[in-house]
Amino acid sequence: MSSPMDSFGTRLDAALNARGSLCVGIDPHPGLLTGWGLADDLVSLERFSLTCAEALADTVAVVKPQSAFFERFGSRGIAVLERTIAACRDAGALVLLDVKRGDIGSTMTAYAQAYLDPSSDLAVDAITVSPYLGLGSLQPAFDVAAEHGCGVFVLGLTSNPEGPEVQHARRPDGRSVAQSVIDALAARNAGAQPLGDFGVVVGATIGESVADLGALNGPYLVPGIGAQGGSAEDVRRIFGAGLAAVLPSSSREVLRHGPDTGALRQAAARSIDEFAFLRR
Ligand SMILES: O=C(O)c1cc(=O)[nH]c(=O)n1[C@@H]1O[C@H](COP(=O)(O)O)[C@@H](O)[C@H]1O
Repeated sequence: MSSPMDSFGTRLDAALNARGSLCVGIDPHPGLLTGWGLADDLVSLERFSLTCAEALADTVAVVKPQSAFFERFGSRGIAVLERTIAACRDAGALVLLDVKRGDIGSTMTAYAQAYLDPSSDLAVDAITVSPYLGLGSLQPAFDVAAEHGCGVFVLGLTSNPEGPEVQHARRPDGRSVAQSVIDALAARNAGAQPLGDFGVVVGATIGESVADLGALNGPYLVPGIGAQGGSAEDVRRIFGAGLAAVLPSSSREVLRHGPDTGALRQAAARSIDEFAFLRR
């Protein structure tokens, strides 16, 4: 068992061992609200999100609320996000907040405090960040995360078709931008046992990887499963069976089974089974 004082890498490794390799995104999409027979309003946002927390947070290793769908409703939406985070953490899931932040260092410090300092109402276990102001600009997030036993996932090879124009670009030293992100985080994770705190996002839809994924010693978050066309076979092909720190992430593919909590649980359980090969 891990303890709250452990590093994020240690806590994630323990959660993957105990619960299997799956992250479920809580994305209260207008289309999903409609599919659940709900209106596109604040009350429905809360019902949807707390139903997800109730159905999933005591069984899946990681839940990933998508901040944008809460921010859409302003401050009251953020309050729902805070309650959703609390419900998920109380039920034992690690919470990875998908906020994709990235800014100059001094501003990044404030973002890191908002999401990674335990005194914040929005405190979570990890966040997603964007490296396109330069990876070094994210240093405050790495520092605040390490101080509080949290993790940071940096965009590497994203699942959307527009990503390659930036992420495949070659630097003067010949490496792709994505490879330089992976290498910089591998250096920060070096020597960490069982796993470093700093992860990279690699979509299941990228086709052939243009980067060497082997040396990260940290977690890979792999969105794009299901609704965006990625599959367990893609994950196997991109990472090989040996990479134990791969965290497949699925939102609509699981959430479309709601609002029935039993059906949501079953959908998550099927995905966990499908990805069982990752931890063998
Ligand atoms: O960081 C992410 O989670 C992310 C990165 C990426 O490359 N692609 C991607 O789809 N995501 C997020 O993962 C979720 C995917 O949702 P589904 O396509 O419904 O599974 C959304 O919240 C996206 O914002």
